Amino acid sequence: MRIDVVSIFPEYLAPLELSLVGKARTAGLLDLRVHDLRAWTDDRHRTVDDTPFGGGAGMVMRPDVWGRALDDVLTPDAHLLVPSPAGTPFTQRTAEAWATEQHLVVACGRYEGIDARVVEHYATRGRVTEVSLGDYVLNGGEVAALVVVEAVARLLPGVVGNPESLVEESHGAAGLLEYPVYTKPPSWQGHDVPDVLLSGHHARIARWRRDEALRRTAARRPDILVALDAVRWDRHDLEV
Ligand SMILES: COc1cc(COC(=O)c2cn[nH]c2)cc(-c2cccnc2)c1
Repeated sequence: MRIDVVSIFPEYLAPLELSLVGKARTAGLLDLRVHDLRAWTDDRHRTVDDTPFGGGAGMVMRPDVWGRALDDVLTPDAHLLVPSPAGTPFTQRTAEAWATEQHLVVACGRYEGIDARVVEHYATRGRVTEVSLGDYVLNGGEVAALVVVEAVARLLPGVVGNPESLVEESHGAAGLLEYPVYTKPPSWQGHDVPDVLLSGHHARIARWRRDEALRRTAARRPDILVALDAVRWDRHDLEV
């Protein structure tokens, strides 16, 4: 998979060189390219923004600069992603879908955003998704790009050591939150590991873990439970 990220702060994406994503890159599983949007400016001040039509505070990123950059970076099968507070929510399901793509291009907006005609134009030529990482406003799309790249890259076959660990995690296949995890020592600061986990009784352990996942999901994310109509659970299982 190839991922291109275009930003006026390319150094923001440097952490992707490290650890997991770094490993995926050296293993040849991920071709990650970071670009400075200013490389496509046409003036000596390397201007990427201008005042908003209709007035209002702040500045808007110019369509012409983005157009030259995306014309160079996009390929016919690329999926253009624009992190934005106005985007559709990014979930584990989104990450799974995007992990099967050949080419992702992430356009990192700054200021008040990117001229709307950029999304409009490239939507006539390929897939474009304005994606939200959460209901808050960041100063730019770079932090969101880091999240999307990590969430997708870790799903690429061969990137995570033990693929099994991808199945049980939060928002995993069952869609529930992850159960609590423990390691040595068996007692710490007066807190003991639940006995069932020391029992070696795998069926009981599996049951306890599912109950804990259900309990946590009901307590913290009832919205997920409502959505998971496929989950067959009895209320008495959850003395919530
Ligand atoms: C592309 O247009 C954008 C992008 C971003 C950066 O992304 C996020 O903030 C984000 C992504 N998921 N959740 C939040 C921010 C603005 C923006 C800034 C100030 C006022 N209004 C809008 C605009």
